[in-house]
Amino acid sequence: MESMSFVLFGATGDLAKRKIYPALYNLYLDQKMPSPFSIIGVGRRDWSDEEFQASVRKSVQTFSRRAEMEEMDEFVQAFRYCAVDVTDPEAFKPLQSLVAQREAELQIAENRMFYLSVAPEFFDVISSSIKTSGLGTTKGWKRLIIEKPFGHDLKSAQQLNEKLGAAFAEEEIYRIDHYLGKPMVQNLEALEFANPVFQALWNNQYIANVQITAGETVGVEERAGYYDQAGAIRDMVQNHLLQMLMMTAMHVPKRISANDIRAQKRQVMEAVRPLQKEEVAQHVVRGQYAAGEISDKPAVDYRGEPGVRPDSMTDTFIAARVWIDDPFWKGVPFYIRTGKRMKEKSTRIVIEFKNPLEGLYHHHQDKPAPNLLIISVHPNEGIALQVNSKNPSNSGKIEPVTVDFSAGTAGVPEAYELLLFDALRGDSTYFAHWKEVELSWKWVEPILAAFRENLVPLHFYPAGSYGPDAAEKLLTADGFQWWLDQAPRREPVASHS
Ligand SMILES: NC(=O)C1=CN([C@@H]2O[C@H](COP(=O)(O)OP(=O)(O)OC[C@H]3O[C@@H](n4cnc5c(N)ncnc54)[C@H](OP(=O)(O)O)[C@@H]3O)[C@@H](O)[C@H]2O)C=CC1
Ligand SMILES: O=C1O[C@H](COP(=O)(O)O)[C@@H](O)[C@H](O)[C@H]1O
Repeated sequence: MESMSFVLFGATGDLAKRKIYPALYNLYLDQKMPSPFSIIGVGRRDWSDEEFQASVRKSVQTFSRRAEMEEMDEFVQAFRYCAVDVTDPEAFKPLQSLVAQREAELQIAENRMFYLSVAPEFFDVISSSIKTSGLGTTKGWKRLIIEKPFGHDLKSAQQLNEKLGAAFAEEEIYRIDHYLGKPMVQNLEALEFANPVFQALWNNQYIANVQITAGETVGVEERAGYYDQAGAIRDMVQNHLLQMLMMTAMHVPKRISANDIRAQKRQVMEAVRPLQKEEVAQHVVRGQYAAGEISDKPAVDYRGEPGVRPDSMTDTFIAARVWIDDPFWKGVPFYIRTGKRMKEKSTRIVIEFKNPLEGLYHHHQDKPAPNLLIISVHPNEGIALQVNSKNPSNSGKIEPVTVDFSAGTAGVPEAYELLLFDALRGDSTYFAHWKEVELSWKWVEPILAAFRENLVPLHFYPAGSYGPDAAEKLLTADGFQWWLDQAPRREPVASHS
């Protein structure tokens, strides 16, 4: 890997501590970092290099998935700190000098990675000062990694993109959607394209419906200021759920390359049927958590959370029926669902297959259950296939059994590790392309309008439940049901780890 400088804006912040430094350290242990490399942390506070290095060390000790600390002294040597108020373009001069000085000291090529782990209102001032200060004028390459949220609606996303575009080309921008860094989401591509058996079935002839769920047990926590303005629709649906939908529904690319895979994802999003705001209520369920219980402990209602408006209409739960108008998916509903304060923390994709021979067993009491392919994304990672089989110890009754391929989580890299490694080597496959982001906002816009104008009822659901009943009805109206983690199952008939 080419040598480079890594300039981290927001180096004193929460995300840097919890995710970025542990990810860099784990990459370092795996010898996946460039050599030599220089990391320059940027924040407002007046830290020395030693204070910064001590903070990096502490973050890794606290949050790294691996306990080995022998290489820590060497690792932190690469870190330097520069106090910069990013709203002051003049303040970028010392930063520019420090980056150049470290490049000269370490004989690093002028390859520069800029990571914006700061609040979104700083994205455009930073990118513009990177340009005007000369930091972005290099003899090597430059790249920009940017955190979410990418805009608050279509217009603000477009405006932001235009501003970033003045300093960075699209292929230089790496928009993080951490769901794209989850190993099982990345695995969808292999599951669909490296398995002819699934590839043959991956269409409307065999698939009855697809269900994508990202349920959380946590509430709004300390983020009411942001969340009460965003809601689940902006926080989870516009980005993570639609990204999982694109990854699940994409068609075979010509090649496995960033351009081809992203082109396929874009095609899916282009084919997603737009909603008119008047019809949103037929396809989208909006919910908010009421008081309830999570793991036998009482949980307050959303409106009672610190910082939330007492009459807030913000959605903490969304379920939606999505149609993809292309020949492969015509007639197959994709159901997406996300919520806070739900019964279980579980992100999964369930593919329910059709059963054209169901009638064969009409004389049996035990009507066969549908075949399900269950892709568990988080916290369990694995693939399970539910099939029907006669149970010899139960008078030959036909019962669903699950063939379980659980990956286990030991040793599995974290999303940030995978994404940072890809960005370091210039692979943008699992970063959101601007077109995907823009198309997602376009699909979400009428939903935002319908919520604003109160055209969609707000259903309250008890904390610790699976969401409002209306979300069940969305599927029962089509003759389906949500498949829970506790789908009917007997003991696994095969497993590997
Ligand atoms: N935390 C998380 O889990 C997640 C965060 N994100 C996104 O990541 C980004 C960062 O979030 P997070 O780390 O939580 O935020 P924090 O509030 O914890 O940190 C903000 C950082 O920005 C710096 N900063 C603020 N103002 C300025 C300024 N004027 N000039 C220079 N630096 C400044 C702060 O420096 P100082 O403290 O020295 O003033 C600090 O390093 C946000 O876009 C957020 O939406 C996305 C997903 C998850
Ligand atoms: O981006 C976000 O994601 C988290 C959920 O992420 P996960 O990896 O734990 O599934 C969510 O809690 C947060 O509100 C949202 O901003």
